Amino acid sequence: MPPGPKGLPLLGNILQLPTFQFLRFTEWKEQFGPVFSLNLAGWPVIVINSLEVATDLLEQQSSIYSDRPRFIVANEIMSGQLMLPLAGYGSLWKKLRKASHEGLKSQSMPVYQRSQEIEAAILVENLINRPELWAEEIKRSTASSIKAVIYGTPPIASIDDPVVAFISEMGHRLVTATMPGAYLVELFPKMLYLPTWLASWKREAMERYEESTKKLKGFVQHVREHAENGINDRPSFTGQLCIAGDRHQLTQTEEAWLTGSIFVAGFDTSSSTFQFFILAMRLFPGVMKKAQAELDRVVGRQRVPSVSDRDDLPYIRATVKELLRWGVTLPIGVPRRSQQDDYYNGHFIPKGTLVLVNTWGIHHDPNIFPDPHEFRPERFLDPTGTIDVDIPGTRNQGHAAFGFGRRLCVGMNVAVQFQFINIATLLWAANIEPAYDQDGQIITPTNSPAGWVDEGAVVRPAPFRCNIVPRFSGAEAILSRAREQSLAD
Ligand code: HEM
Repeated sequence: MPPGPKGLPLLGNILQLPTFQFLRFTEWKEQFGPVFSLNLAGWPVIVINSLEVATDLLEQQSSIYSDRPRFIVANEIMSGQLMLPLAGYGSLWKKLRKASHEGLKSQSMPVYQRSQEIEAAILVENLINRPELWAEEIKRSTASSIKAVIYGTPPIASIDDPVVAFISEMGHRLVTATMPGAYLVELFPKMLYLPTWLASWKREAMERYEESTKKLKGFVQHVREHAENGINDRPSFTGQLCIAGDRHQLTQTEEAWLTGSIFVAGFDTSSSTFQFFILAMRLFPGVMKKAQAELDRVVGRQRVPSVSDRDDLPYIRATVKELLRWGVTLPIGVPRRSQQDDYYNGHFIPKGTLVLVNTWGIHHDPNIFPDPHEFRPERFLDPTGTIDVDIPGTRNQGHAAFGFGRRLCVGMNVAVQFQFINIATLLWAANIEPAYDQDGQIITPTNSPAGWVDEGAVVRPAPFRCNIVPRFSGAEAILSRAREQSLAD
């Protein structure tokens, strides 16, 4: 196998991995090169640290590297193999992926534009009114926006909205179940055949599946009934699934889980990324000023920005790219598992190897992104101010935040449009300014791991105090007029 750090007998490298594994991986990259191997108590692992290796394996050899680890409890029992990001690579995954792609591809984005614009206006009004609650407000707004994209529902008032509470709880339960050591059966798969009266963990996981299926089916049924009764919901992913009818050949259970999968996959990633944006603006106020100059030039101060301004706002688009590079919410992406023996550059990669991509390390490689800790949208612009993303291995994105190959994030268009309109609306209306402590000293947040929160799959910046103040008189009135007008429409 590729070279790697020496571990202990039996345990291998397990005890050498800290909470933020990507930091250790980045150190090891210096020692062992762009792909190294680990041994986690007998389980072979390779860690990819370069765009070139990621492209060679995950894109060029995608028939070998598109599977996920098994996750017996989270995938096979708790979600009946229907949670798209966890699902094994096979015909069921292909069917679900195809149906999700139809509703989330770039040509479908105009469907969600109005919802995302209204949600952005409400978000910014709330941030101005309650800046001390910015982290919570971003969670509420993201949940509201994703829920609207999926089910076409009106804006939600609180994160305690029952659908959101259920979906977040389900997501956290599944992520917790994928953590190493969460269930013994992951180490001893034969335990799966124990009868439920002997294995309470199995009974509980099966009950969770039944309960989740019932709830998710209820959400889809609600959309279908509205459509049949002529009630005009906002256009949505589920609405389109209902229109497609039998074309995707999905059962009602598969349809229900597909909508839940997309909600779970989109919520924490998008909210954490936008939280990183607030941090970036506090640390790099020069970027905020340049973005605002572009907004003043293109949009003016008489109307709020729209998704339709996209082509004329290259600096904002470059800011979205830089945010996805700098604020890596999934620092080691979502793991893969190799499906057959393979050789790479003279090294053996056995079937069943766990494959991790150190996305954080790639995004902070100074050979690709000079001064990688700086937040600098200009790195994605040529001297004329036009977007330039000539970075091989990034599929013209300029970064690898959405992964690689056949398992590339299927929601990336929704994610980018969401970040774009939120950034444009917030910087159009307001400045993100420092808050002061009791001694009158500026509170300066940090972008070091000491200031991040680890939530299992995603990483977020820890909340810090800042002020969010209108940039010109009339901004708030225009925002609320835009919101009311859109809601009335
Ligand atoms: C900034 C926000 C987001 C980031 C950084 C992100 C990142 C990722 C990554 C790294 C993967 C795994 C890719 C791989 O294995 O190579 C993934 C998968 C996925 N994402 Fe996203 N994502 C984001 C937002 C969204 C949104 C908004 C949605 C839905 C609307 C979504 C839906 C999904 C789904 C369903 C998968 C599983 C795809 C599969 O396994 O086939 N994501 N995402």
